[in-house]
Amino acid sequence: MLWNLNKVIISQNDGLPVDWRGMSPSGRVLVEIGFGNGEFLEFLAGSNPDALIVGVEVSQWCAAKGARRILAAGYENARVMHGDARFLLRHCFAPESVERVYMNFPCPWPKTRHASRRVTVPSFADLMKYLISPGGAFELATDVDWYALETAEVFSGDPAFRADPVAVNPARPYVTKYERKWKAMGKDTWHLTIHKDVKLTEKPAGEDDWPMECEASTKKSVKEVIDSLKDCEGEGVGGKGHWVFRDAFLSDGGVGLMLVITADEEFEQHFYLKVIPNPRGVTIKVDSVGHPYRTPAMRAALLKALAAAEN
Ligand SMILES: C[S@@+](CC[C@H](N)C(=O)[O-])C[C@H]1O[C@@H](n2cnc3c(N)ncnc32)[C@H](O)[C@@H]1O
Repeated sequence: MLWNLNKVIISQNDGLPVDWRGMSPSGRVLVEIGFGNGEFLEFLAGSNPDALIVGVEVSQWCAAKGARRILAAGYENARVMHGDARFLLRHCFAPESVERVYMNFPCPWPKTRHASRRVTVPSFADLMKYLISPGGAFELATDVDWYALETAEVFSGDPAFRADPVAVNPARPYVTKYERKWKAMGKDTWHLTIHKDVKLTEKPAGEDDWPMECEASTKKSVKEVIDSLKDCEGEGVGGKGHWVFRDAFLSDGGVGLMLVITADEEFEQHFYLKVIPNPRGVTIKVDSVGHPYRTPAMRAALLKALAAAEN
């Protein structure tokens, strides 16, 4: 969900990804991941009046707080998105459209079972490669030395990136709430800038082109299709994520509705698949009311429904 402060601009896949450069006075776009109380976002908006600043925050409370802060400051060049940056940055941004991505004091997720949430995982470097324009950069500030070093190492494994040496306690144009608390305890902070100098040569493999509906030639009735799917579950495309079919309903008009729950890493979605009769069989469609993103688990659920109708 995206707010232009208190107004919803985007709430579904239609028109995605957005090219934010068209909304920026100069075409420059800056992104902050996990803006917390929004003060750095406000600083970016004030110090870059020619750029569009987009903040992505997974906590609804923080997203609302950040939006209120920007609104109170009167900045027109900032937008706030509520959701998981790992998905929103991939689905809601055009490739190579962001000049700089800032991440201040992310949780380092020290437990092994949470390792996939770290920015040190290769999929995060891939995401930055997709998002950042040639000549752009990713900036990380952290209170954990190994986190900065590990991030530098992972990005350095990809020739698209060049990492500056990790800096300890450098002078910064703005110090965030988290950083102030940390410094007040007399502790150090680590800062890393990763540059992306090259342009992507291939269109990034992604989910944008996946259709949200398909047609099956079948002699099965809608009821037979939905009955055969109830409680089925499986892996997402490429073994990524998981999906499960739950309740099924048949409307008076003969349209089947299946509740689908998907989990891509820890990103959960609930939405309906519609099974609609047509003269050749059935059309299976992702119902837009749930506004699901195209993810590997969503795609696999749709393909499973198609296969069930055809077999
Ligand atoms: C420790 S706080 C730091 C807040 C702020 N950047 C600062 O320096 O004061 C980390 C923030 O990242 C947000 N966050 C964590 N995971 C996220 C994700 N996957 N996408 C977007 N925001 C996330 C949290 O909700 C939280 O507000």
